[in-house]
Amino acid sequence: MVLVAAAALVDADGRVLMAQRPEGKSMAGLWEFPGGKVEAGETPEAALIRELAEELSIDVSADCLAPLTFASHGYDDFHLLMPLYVCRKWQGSIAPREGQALRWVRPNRMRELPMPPADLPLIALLRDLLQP
Ligand SMILES: Nc1nc2c([nH]c(=O)n2[C@H]2C[C@H](O)[C@@H](COP(=O)(O)OP(=O)(O)OP(=O)(O)O)O2)c(=O)[nH]1
Repeated sequence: MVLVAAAALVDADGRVLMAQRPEGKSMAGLWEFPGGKVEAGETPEAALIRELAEELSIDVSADCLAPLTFASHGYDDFHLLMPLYVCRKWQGSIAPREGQALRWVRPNRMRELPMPPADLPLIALLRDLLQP
């Protein structure tokens, strides 16, 4: 079981930040929610705050992470459990630190992007939240 914490960063227009997995990683080229694996002894929130700083150069406070839903998906070699938090407030400007491409996407356009299979059930929930 692999625990990954991920964030839907939402801008003032209700768009969500998606990041493209770089070459050389598993599932390269697919568009995912920023985040990463929770390390031993870490809370999901602390892991997410650390990953958002490492990947995007922003500071997020735990108060600004609202739990929305989770993904649970069986890949061939591991089972992914991934809580997804919504975050509308951060400090600093978003800058990709790991060479990943970034895009702001409306939930109703997310199906046009190739995403990891675990993420597909999350799209409808984001649409319900952001596009009433
Ligand atoms: N951050 C993130 N990871 C996701 C999403 N959907 C999904 O299946 N994953 C998977 C991809 C990876 O196997 C794992 C996250 O691992 P990671 O980003 O911390 O580390 P990594 O790319 O080096 O992982 P890996 O290549 O070693 O599998 O979760 C998502 O929306 N966001």
